[in-house]
Amino acid sequence: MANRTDDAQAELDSVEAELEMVELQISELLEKQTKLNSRKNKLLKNLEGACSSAQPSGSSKAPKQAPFSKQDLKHYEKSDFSWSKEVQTKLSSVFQLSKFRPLQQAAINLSMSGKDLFLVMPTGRGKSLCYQLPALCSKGFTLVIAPLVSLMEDQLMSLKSNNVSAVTLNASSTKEDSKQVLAGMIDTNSPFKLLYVTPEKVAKSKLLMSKLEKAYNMGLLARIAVDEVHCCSQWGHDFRPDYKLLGILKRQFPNVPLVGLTATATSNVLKDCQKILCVQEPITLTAPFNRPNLYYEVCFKDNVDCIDQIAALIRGRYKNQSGIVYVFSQKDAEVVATDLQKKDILAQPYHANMEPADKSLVHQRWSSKKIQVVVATVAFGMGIDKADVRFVIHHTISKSIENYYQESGRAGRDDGPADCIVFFGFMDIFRISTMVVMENTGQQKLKNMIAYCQNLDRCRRAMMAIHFDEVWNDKECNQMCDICRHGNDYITMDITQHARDVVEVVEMAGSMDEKLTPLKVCDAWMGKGPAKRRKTIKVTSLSRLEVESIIIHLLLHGYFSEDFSFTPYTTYFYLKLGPKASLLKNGSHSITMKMRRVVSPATVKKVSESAGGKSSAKVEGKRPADSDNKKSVAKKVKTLP
Ligand SMILES: Nc1ncnc2c1ncn2[C@H]1C[C@H](O)[C@@H](COP(=O)(O)OP(=O)(O)OP(=O)(O)O)O1
Ligand SMILES: [Mg+2]
Ligand SMILES: [Zn+2]
Repeated sequence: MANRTDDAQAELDSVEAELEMVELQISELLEKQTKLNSRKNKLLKNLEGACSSAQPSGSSKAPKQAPFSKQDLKHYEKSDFSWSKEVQTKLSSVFQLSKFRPLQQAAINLSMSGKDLFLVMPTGRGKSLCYQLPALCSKGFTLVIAPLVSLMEDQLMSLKSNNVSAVTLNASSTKEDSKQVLAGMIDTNSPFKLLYVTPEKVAKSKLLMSKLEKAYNMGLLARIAVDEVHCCSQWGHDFRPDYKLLGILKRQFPNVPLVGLTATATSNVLKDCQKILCVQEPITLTAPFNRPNLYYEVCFKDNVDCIDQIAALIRGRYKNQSGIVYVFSQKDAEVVATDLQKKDILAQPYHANMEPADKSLVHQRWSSKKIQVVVATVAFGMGIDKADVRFVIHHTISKSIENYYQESGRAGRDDGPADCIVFFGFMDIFRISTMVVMENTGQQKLKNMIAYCQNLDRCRRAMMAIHFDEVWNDKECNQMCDICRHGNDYITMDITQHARDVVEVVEMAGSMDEKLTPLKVCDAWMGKGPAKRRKTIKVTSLSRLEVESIIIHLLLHGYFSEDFSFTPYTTYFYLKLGPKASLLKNGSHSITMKMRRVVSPATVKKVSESAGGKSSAKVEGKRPADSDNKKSVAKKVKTLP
């Protein structure tokens, strides 16, 4: 009797375990179905509106607003408005430009007609002109809200070089400067045409609001431009709480046309911005996201010789060319800049914790080519506009694809070829993960960025297109990403048993009440942990790189998940079993992943020295090319087991 009960109990346990697994699989499939359905709907809607390269509002991307047809767009692309002659003259005489880029003319005409407008245009395509030119053709001044002081300075510098009178009010303005600016706002002779302020200034300075009120009543507040408008929404990246308070502008000055500008906003983010800014029925103009002259590449980061690789690129492929190296932290900015200086590279750091005067100096020295490289944190990001930036190297991955698109978008703004290279390092993932731990969708956004880097078979542009809800034909990449250029240099590997083994490592630690950081998991699995663990662990013979790739894959796909632990000084990242880990107990469950073929860094081919050119970025095995490397030998590819 007892035996029969035991048998029944055992069978019940096994059935329950199996049921649990089935439920997990169902929820996994349902999740996949929801994602696919949403993607399908987006693609269908995009296909409807994809007839023209520009997508006027009224397409699926626009927030609710007055219908704006292609006919309307055509109308606003004309040059027979009462202001057209002046606009055309100033385009060439002030900005020294011969013709408009796509959507600029329509945006300017819409803004001059007094319409509220959201302009979504790729990085570096000339959004600024769409409010700067109307500012010069209107009475009074245009108020520009910009999120970063560096961005304002960049714009002021370039406006000054064109003899356009523009001023700023920000935390580092002197009392005397502020007084002059505030007086100028209500001067009918309008001593300046553009006034740049931070959102904090609008939110906090009663003096500024009262002067704006006066200027409005005098008919001198011509237009409001909200640059990097996605900062309004906490669903966008780089959310800035003070942007949320900017609704006051449209409430107080309802008759002043507002233009919101961004390179990276999904339809939902735009809807949110519309609500926050209290704009009733904006027209949205959206240009395709693609920057055809940028070459995208991802390299494995080897912490030991990453600096050597970056230095070799800068001294070789990018000799005498301007660029940016993005780093994770202020400390990294200092350290990497010093390391590059030691290798005879004219590099200087830029980060938020520097004195404003020092920041300006670095910016100016870089703009005037006195230094070659700025080693920067994200403080040197949005909007920075130097025409001939030939490379943007990420020493550490960005925290999201939006951020990466923005930061890499500093390159090639003159339409010339430029390279955007990310060094993808295992440990960096967890540094960023703990940094974004408080952000709403921080982990998911980071995972999208990791997936972009881990990807081995899809055009990098396609991955961005999917992210920005655009329909994309991979052929349009024109071999301007490492995947399209070098083909499929990977093998597909069944990693089910490896996954079981490494999951067991984490499970075993858990049973000993021990938490493991990803680094410790790698070490333990490779037999480098404490002796008591080594005895029980099935030590792997995979290489470090393979071990790391598998752990990342398992984290991205829910077999592992993050387990944060907070101390007053720091946040720790531990690995714990994810919702899918139990699937591995099922004998029929299998996992495959694409794995790079490994090439030793010493075997990279010699590369030519021009950025972006077809021959320039030949990097075998996705390793960064070292054009200083005199020992270049024939490629030796080792295929993984
Ligand atoms: N019609 C044009 N013809 C040639 N160059 C142009 C034209 N309009 C703008 N530019 C140049 C000027 C700038 O150096 C460069 C980038 O313009 P900018 O307004 O700073 O880009 P953006 O604001 O769209 O990019 P971001 O999103 O990175 O801020 O393009
Ligand atoms: Mg800009
Ligand atoms: Zn591609």
